[in-house]
Amino acid sequence: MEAIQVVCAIIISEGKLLCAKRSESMSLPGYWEFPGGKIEGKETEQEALIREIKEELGVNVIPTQKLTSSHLKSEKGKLIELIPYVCLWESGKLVALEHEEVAFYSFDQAKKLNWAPADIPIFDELLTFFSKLTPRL
Ligand SMILES: Nc1nc2c([nH]c(=O)n2[C@H]2C[C@H](O)[C@@H](COP(=O)(O)OP(=O)(O)OP(=O)(O)O)O2)c(=O)[nH]1
Repeated sequence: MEAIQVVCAIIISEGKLLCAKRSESMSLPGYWEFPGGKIEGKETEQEALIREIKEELGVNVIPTQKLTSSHLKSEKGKLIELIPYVCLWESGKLVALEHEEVAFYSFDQAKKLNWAPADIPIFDELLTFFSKLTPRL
């Protein structure tokens, strides 16, 4: 079975990570995730991510480094590949247009959130990478 491809954005500002809580009208309500969505038609991964982040957060981003994809089975039993990209913030003001809540959290705060299962390996990879970048004084 071919997996449905979902792209998601890792956005970091001043050492804090952008976290989004899925709303009651979405699948997986109440779980925290990296914002994004399904690739449509002939879009590239980057084009889909730019479109989704504009739709969901009102922000223009530039996808840069791709991280390791995570795989899951959706509630309807479909296979999903969740593809993360570290993104730069190009322009726009953050508004939660679809999520219940969108906020920047420190990695310590973000660790305590109830992440969607597929996001946990992505969060862990990010944490390992980020801790190497942060000097321990
Ligand atoms: N966007 C996103 N989806 C995730 C994450 N983690 C996770 O399990 N998912 C799942 C939830 C959904 O089953 C699927 C993505 O659906 P979505 O509802 O965000 O995508 P979309 O906006 O294109 O959806 P739609 O228009 O078809 O309803 O992937 C994540 O971090 N970001």
